[in-house]
This record gives sequence, structure tokens and C-alpha cells, in this order.
Amino acid sequence: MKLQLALDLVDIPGAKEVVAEVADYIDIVEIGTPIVINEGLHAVKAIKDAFPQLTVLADLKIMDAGGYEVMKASEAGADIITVLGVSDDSTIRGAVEEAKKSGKEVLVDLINVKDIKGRAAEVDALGVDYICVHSGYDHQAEGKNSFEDLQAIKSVVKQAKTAIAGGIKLDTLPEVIEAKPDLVIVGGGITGQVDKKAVAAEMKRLVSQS
Ligand SMILES: O=C(CO)[C@H](O)[C@H](O)COP(=O)(O)O
Repeated sequence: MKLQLALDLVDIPGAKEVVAEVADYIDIVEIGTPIVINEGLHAVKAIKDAFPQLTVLADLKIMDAGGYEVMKASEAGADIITVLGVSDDSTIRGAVEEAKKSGKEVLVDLINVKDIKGRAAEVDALGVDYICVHSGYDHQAEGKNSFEDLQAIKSVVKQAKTAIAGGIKLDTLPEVIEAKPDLVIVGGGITGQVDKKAVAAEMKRLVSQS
């Protein structure tokens, strides 16, 4: 099981500072959608250049033009690019095709998908690398999480790795780990802590045991 740090509410210097603190304890660093909106794909390049040993995920949440947008993120140095599960199959197919050309990976985010199980089975058949259940900030504000969704998709996904994101904290991590995702994505659960390094180290210890 791997640990991904999601960076959302920082600029490029702020992102570098956080990653420098926790780099030893994370497998993947995510350049979150708000950073890409504020800074563009330069943020992906800046982090990949500064931390070449880390896998970098660009959370573009692609909804259309899958091939083109994956190509641009790949050129910036992203290793994994996100596409929305609610997008058309042709968008996901285009993203997967483009990613494969350059040895990159596609993570499909099932945020706001209604038929989680059905869509997970469909995108799995499209050859994506990761399928992620995700309670976004707006759902988190309503007290929702994706723990049950993870169990649901695990019963149908055959080839892709599974991932979970949305409001995961140190105290809820054991429950997440029990459902055995391949990837746990944590943003505020690390970035919002005073001692980020200690929390990331403990999270890494827990996920590494599974
Ligand atoms: O993609 C996101 C929001 O759309 C976040 O990166 C993701 O939810 C992880 O952050 P947090 O752990 O703070 O919820």
C-alpha cells in the first residue's frame, strides 16, 4: 500500500517546503487542482525538478480532451494524471492511450459518480491504472466519506489499482487500511498538522504494514 500527499492550498514555494519536510515518508506527491488552477503545469515541473525521486501526480480532473491534456501534463513531468469517472468513455480511452505512449499512468477519480460499482467496472475495462473513490471538500463538509465506496469498488475492479481520497486523517487511517486500497491519498491530514513530518512518518508506518 502506498501513501500519496495531496497539496492543494499552497503555491510553488509552499509546496516545495512541505514536500521537503515529508519526502522520506511519501511515495507520490500530488499537485492538486487548486495549485494547477493558480500556477498552471509549471507547478508540476517545479516539483518534479526539485524531487525527481518522487512520483508526481497532476490532479487535473480531466473532463474532456483526455489525450491532449494528458500529453501536456506528461510533458510537464507528471507520472500520473487524473481523469474524472463522470467523463465520456472516449475521453478516458484517449487519456489511457496517450499515457501509455510515454509510460505514464491514469487515475480515474469517481468523485460525484452515482453508480460507483457500475462505473468502476466500466473504467476498469478501459485499462486505467488506478480507480479512486473520493469525497471532495463539498461532500466532506456534509460529513460524508468514501470508506464504503472503497469496499464496493474492490468487489468489481479486476485489473486496476484502487485508491481512496477525501478527509483521511491519522485517526481514520486504520479503518481505511482495513479495506486494503493500493493507494491512500491524504491532504489536510498531513498539511494541516503542526508536525507534518511526525504525522507523515506514522501514516507511512501504518500503510507499509499492509
Ligand atoms: O482532490 C482533492 C479535492 O478535490 C484533494 O486533494 C483530496 O480530497 C485530498 O485532500 P484531503 O485529504 O484534504 O481531502
